[in-house]
Amino acid sequence: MPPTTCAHCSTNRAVIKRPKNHHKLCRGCFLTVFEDEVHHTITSSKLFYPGERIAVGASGGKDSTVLASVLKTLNERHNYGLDLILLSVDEGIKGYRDDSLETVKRNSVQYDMPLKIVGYDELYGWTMDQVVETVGKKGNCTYCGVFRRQALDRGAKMLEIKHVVTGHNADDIAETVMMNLLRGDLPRLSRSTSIVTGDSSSDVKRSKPLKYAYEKEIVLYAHHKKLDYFSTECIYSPEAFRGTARSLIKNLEKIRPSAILDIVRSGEDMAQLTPDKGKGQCACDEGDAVGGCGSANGRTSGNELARMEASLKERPRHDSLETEISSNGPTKADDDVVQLPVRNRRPQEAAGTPLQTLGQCVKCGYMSSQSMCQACTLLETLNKNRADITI
Ligand SMILES: Nc1ncnc2c1ncn2[C@@H]1O[C@H](COP(=O)(O)OP(=O)(O)OP(=O)(O)O)[C@@H](O)[C@H]1O
Repeated sequence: MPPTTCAHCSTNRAVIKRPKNHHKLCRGCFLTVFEDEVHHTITSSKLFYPGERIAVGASGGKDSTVLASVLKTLNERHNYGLDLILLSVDEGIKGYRDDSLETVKRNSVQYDMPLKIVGYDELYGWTMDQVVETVGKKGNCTYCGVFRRQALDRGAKMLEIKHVVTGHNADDIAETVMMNLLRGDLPRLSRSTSIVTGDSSSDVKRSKPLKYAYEKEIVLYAHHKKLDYFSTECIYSPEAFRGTARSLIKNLEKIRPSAILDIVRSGEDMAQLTPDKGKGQCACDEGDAVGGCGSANGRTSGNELARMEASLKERPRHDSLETEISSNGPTKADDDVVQLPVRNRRPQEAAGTPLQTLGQCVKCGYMSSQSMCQACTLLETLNKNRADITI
């Protein structure tokens, strides 16, 4: 059979079948199309302004590595005028984060971007290794997720930066939508679909430029661009519920490849049905599950992605028509939106009052809807446990 030519340039040999829509593309066209789509997300959401200083939440993993690389490319290509800085949080997990931070340090040199690292140790007096030693593996993701959100915020403030971008991708968002749908938590579901999070009481906003990028395409991009990234999963326990949502979506994706984008779009449409239209006053909630890192080892459910990465490494570059997935394009709900019954409405919400009023944590001064922020509440429990153990 003659080699397939690229559907885009009709010249080069196609080496990639896009997971999103089955288009067969050559390496160069795939990289350009991927970058163009991120550029479209950025410009259509008016994510940045010229001269803006941006902290890229950099974990050394594929998503944030691709994010940093694509932002660098687009910044130069389209003259965004951004000042890009890598911001890493060292959770204090030996054999995992220390290794991935080495990758970020290399990325900092490769992309010529300054790097700032903030540690749980210095911020909270606890490393995640110590947290797990104290509370065990079960539920440790809650501590980590709460601490990380705040750590990124604090790191940005140290750098006097008001905008942090993270590598959350379409799969992450679809999982979060699904989890909140299964929980019946419409307000959180709607917040999870926003490309920008944060609120008026914090001067650090968050955004997700890879919101519409499929995880598999991110892996393909990293592979074909030969990016240096760290691919080991966190050594601590996965968020079981996210893993379940992930498996569900992966199974749906097999029979309906557009499922990931469909779920994201449906989440966006549902957000319009909530009183705050997805712009709730809750910066403590990235739309991820309460706590948790947003990725979990759901990734290993079925080990699909790990297999894909392994096979990409093994196979020669020209032989990577890997993923049998097609897309019918996202479906759009009717414009005539009907008010859906919202389950489990909270009393304040039913009374039409705002869900949360943000103030400052009495202990650390970080924004909080309670008198004490989530991180300090968790730290109180940890410190009490430490005292009990010492006694
Ligand atoms: N330790 C960290 N330091 C800085 N940013 C982080 C850190 N951990 C996560 N992030 C940010 O949050 C995003 C989502 O994190 P998550 O834990 O879901 O990892 P992930 O989906 O495996 O992403 P990645 O492949 O970038 O590690 C990351 O892409 C990154 O931007």
